[in-house]
Amino acid sequence: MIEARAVSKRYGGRTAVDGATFTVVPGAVTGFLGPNGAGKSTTIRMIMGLDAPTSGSVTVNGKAYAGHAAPLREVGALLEAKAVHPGRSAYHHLLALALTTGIPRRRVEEVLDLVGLTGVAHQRAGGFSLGMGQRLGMAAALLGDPATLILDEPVNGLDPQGIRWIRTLLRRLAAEGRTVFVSSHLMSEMALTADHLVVIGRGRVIAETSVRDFISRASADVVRVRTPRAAELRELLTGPGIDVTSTAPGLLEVHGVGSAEVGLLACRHAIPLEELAPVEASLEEAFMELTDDALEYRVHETGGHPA
Ligand SMILES: Nc1ncnc2c1ncn2[C@@H]1O[C@H](COP(=O)(O)OP(=O)(O)OP(=O)(O)O)[C@@H](O)[C@H]1O
Repeated sequence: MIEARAVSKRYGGRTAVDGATFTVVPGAVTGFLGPNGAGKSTTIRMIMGLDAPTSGSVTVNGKAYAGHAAPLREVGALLEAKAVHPGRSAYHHLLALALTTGIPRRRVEEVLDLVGLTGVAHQRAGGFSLGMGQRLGMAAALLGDPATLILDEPVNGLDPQGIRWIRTLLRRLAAEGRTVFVSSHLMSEMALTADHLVVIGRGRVIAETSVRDFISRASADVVRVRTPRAAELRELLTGPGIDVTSTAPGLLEVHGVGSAEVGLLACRHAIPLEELAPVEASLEEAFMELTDDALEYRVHETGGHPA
């Protein structure tokens, strides 16, 4: 469990995190979303005790990170590119970490197996691909068998197979009852991986919700209808607060009324429907809508320069 209570971080005159309050619960994957410069990395650094809050507090499993007698056993982290000595093997990299933190040697073999690196454990880590490097980073994060995992942009630069591997692993770790907190810019990835979301913009928490609610809140009342009698249905749907548009022959987008009402109306008039579906905003759209005001730089679609 991670608890941030009115936590702020100022660097000189610049506020990176501004009174953020949120809770990350065990047994679920919580996505940490926000535009560039929103304060995600700063928040993660404060959770990990790498940066001290200017005010407020953040705890992991009830204590500040540094207050734990064996922090590696409480929190495993995968922060940006891992510093691994290129000449050292995966095995020796993990062994060095284990020996300096009182973790038994056999755990090294366990985590190598867990991340699928047993076969290359004695090869130089310097020759590892990005995906193998991420696996090694995950192995290091899991070394202390921690109840809480924090991952900063874990799928950055990975190929689809690597992305899928991380997604499956995170879901499994959450199913084991661990707290999994993962930052990402890839909204579509979060839609497939996360159960909950903490959304941050300009250092403030602007949403703390389930992925489901986040999407449905941003979804307008829009229904897509396909029918060979589109003109007739369109006529019948005319009414206050209802707006019907058509992007293709036989296809209507109805704004302002639910799919059940559209279905009943069509049924009453014996109009056959080939498709009737509420249009859901994607997580991407929901995110853009919520964080629109929170973007530090707005890029002109035509010019491509920061506004
Ligand atoms: N050490 C620092 N000194 C001064 N300003 C900083 C420092 N670290 C971060 N900032 C500023 O604080 C703000 C938040 O940065 P942070 O890196 O936490 O955002 P982020 O959400 O992780 O962004 P990104 O997704 O681009 O990594 C930014 O405006 C950044 O320039």
